[in-house]
Amino acid sequence: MSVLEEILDGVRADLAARQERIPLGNLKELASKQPPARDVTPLLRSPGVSILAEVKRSSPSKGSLADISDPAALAVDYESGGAVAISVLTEGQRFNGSLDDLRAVRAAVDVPILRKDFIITSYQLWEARAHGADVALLIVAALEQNALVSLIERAESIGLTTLVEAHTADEVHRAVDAGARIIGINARDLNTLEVDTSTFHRLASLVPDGVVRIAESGVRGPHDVIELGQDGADAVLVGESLVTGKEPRSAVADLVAAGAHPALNNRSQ
Ligand SMILES: O=P(O)(O)OC[C@@H](O)[C@@H](O)c1c[nH]c2ccccc12
Repeated sequence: MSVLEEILDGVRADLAARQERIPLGNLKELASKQPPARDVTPLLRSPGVSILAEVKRSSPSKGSLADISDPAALAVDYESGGAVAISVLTEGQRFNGSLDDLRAVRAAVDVPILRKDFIITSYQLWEARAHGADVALLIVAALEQNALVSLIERAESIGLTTLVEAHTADEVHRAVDAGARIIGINARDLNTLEVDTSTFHRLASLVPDGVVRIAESGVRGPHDVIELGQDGADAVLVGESLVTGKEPRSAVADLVAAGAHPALNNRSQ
């Protein structure tokens, strides 16, 4: 069984337990009490390379990365460092995240928040909105094409923006065919967990103009941000190097400064 399939087994088990406990109607009710979702798209389209910073405790490849006892405080640091949005991993078994983390971060920051999880049903989209997320991740490799299309439509009807993640040329084509407006190219293969930093360079040109391109995973510092920007990234999503590195606020600020580098100014937006 691939790592992705193993992760999805755990996700399904946790999801079934939550669905037993919390009826969909309760989530809809909670969602209706949230302020409207924030629109991340214009922020991602702004000049230069924007930084999405991730609250990430653990990963399946490395195990525990950081003991994040206060995810809200970390998110505030990210926001004050200039992150355009915050990604919160909510998967429990392999990433040690939770919807409580999402709720805590929502209460602490004003920027848009991405629910980073393995979303396979619309119930999870309602959970995302009920806990204050503005954006939901949809992973092409985890979904049949019909499911991908219907989850994009459902997310939009709930007011969520979707970030559709691809790792291969075929997955980029599927994302485009499904109508994705924001495509994340993940350098990590979720079947093997290996990171190939040439992935964005190879696949970015398959994303049509007008669709936002986000480079995900394996970004270690400012130099990578500039390189990915030169390859056409509108934004980068960074987790591990921020939670394991130096002080997060200034680490984000350094990435933000790189994203505003003059070498990236003549890129078409
Ligand atoms: O920690 P990194 O290498 O900076 O990567 C962040 C993010 O891209 C990664 O956490 C991620 C990308 N796609 C995912 C899908 C599910 C879980 C996690 C992810």
